Amino acid sequence: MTKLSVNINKIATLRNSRGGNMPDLLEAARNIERFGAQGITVHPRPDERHIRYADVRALKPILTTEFNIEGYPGERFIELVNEVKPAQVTLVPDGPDAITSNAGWDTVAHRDMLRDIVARFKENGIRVSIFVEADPRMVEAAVATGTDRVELYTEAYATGYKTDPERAIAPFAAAAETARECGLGVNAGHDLSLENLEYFAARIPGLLEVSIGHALISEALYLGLENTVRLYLQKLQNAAHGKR
Ligand SMILES: CC(=O)[C@@H](O)[C@H](O)COP(=O)(O)O
Ligand SMILES: NCC(=O)COP(=O)(O)O
Repeated sequence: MTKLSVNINKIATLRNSRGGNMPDLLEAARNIERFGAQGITVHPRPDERHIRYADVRALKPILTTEFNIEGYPGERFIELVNEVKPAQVTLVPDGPDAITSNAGWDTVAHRDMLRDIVARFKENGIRVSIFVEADPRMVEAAVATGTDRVELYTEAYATGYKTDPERAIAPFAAAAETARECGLGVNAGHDLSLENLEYFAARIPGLLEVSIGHALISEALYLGLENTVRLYLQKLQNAAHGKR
């Protein structure tokens, strides 16, 4: 079944807005695992405006599920990931001033650079995923980088789902099929929510992991964190059992 990795960036954003340690990021991560999530995702950015490099180091020894670190692979990020050795690193082509991730990699243009970087992570036993748009050409070209998985960038799906779900899912189903044919695992994330997750997961066979942060943490304000994590897990279970 598809694993739920909860992105805790937004918890760090709230903490940082006042200084101090409220809410406590480590306690939240432990609770999210206790509520049943199968992974924790963080996306440290160069300005450390939400997740700090120190948070990444502090999280590693306390986590019991899969730790996924996402980010642009600058030298400082590569060194951090290779020191912490998470289960997975997800490479994202964000510029340093990006408000949030807004594009997938051009795996054709950046093939050689990505291949070198992927090798540096794999030497350390870290699984690698590359963030790409739902474009079979970008998925196919990712194979030459040596990556294990691709993460499909789902913002376009989330936007399109509101008006025409069938049309919105089509390119993602095609990209996932290409990945399967190429022997790449498939993750997905960005703007997935309680509203759109089940439809997505039910139609992307072999979907290994979704990483979800913004909507999940926002919904937790209304529904509570435990209840919200469990509701997401239920959506994934429904999708696996073909309930739509
Ligand atoms: C790659 C991706 O889609 C997420 O990591 C997203 O960028 C979360 O980052 P923010 O929490 O900074 O929006
Ligand atoms: N990889 C996507 C992620 O970690 C969370 O994205 P979002 O749910 O905050 O949009």
